[in-house]
Amino acid sequence: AYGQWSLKNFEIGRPLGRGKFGRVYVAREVKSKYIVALKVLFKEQIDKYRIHHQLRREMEIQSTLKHPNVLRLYGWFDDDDRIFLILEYAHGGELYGVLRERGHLTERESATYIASLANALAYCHSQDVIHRDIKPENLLLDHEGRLKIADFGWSVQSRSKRHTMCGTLDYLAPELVENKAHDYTVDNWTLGVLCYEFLYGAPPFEAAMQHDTFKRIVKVDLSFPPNPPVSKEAKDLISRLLVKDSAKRLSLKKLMDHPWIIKNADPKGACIQ
Ligand SMILES: CC[C@@H](NC(=O)c1cc2[nH]nc(NC(=O)c3ccc(N4CCN(C)CC4)cc3)c2s1)c1ccccc1
Repeated sequence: AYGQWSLKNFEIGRPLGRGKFGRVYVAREVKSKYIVALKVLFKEQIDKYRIHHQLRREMEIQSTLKHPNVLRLYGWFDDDDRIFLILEYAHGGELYGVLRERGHLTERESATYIASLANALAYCHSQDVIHRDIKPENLLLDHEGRLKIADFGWSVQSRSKRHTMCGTLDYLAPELVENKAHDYTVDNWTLGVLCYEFLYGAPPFEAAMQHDTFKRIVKVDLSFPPNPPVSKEAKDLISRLLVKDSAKRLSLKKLMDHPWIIKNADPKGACIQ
């Protein structure tokens, strides 16, 4: 039947990344020659970690979301011991890699990525999807340098040493680390964390020990180092997002009208790398 995919429809290429629950390969659909990313998840891992419901929810969300800055899930199939997700291929690789390579991004690049993320999150929120686990590991670039949220909520240990498990606290809003009720404004907080990291090369509440990161987040212990020099408009935007009271965080709509975004974000969402 149409849309019934199987492994024989694909030629598998090099591995792109791997995680606790599986790995992802570049692949080509034989008939159309279309390049995709094929994510392979092992059923016995899914059983062992009891994540069937999470996987189903993520797949439902991912296949309904259609936005230029959200990586597409085209379909899926399975065999006896594996589940295969057919994903959009992002040719430019991981924003995380670019950030580590460059140390920090320019104000124009940072504003362009933050505007793209705000657009994607506003779209996700309009589809009642909140709390996308956005961190640099989950942000990819397409062939034109446009940002794509590649996000199944799995923690991945990939080739380049990433934020280890303990580092993952960095992006969580206070109400999440304090295990309080949270709503979609946790994503607004995370945008503030990412904006800071794009401009300074490290997240704002980073600390050697996880407990210290926890304390810095709940205290909103935010400071701006003298180097690299960052415009006061950028600091103003970050300060309006990293606000403890979630009701007082800058809305995504207001973010798009912030002077720093208006002045620096490339409306095409692409980026001169
Ligand atoms: C976000 C983590 C998640 N990843 C995905 O779902 C992923 C989905 C998806 N689509 N396209 C990708 N592209 C790449 O990963 C990629 C990486 C490096 C590349 N380059 C290297 C540098 N060179 C200069 C340019 C080419 C190009 C593409 C990935 S990763 C995951 C989750 C679980 C297990 C594995 C991976």
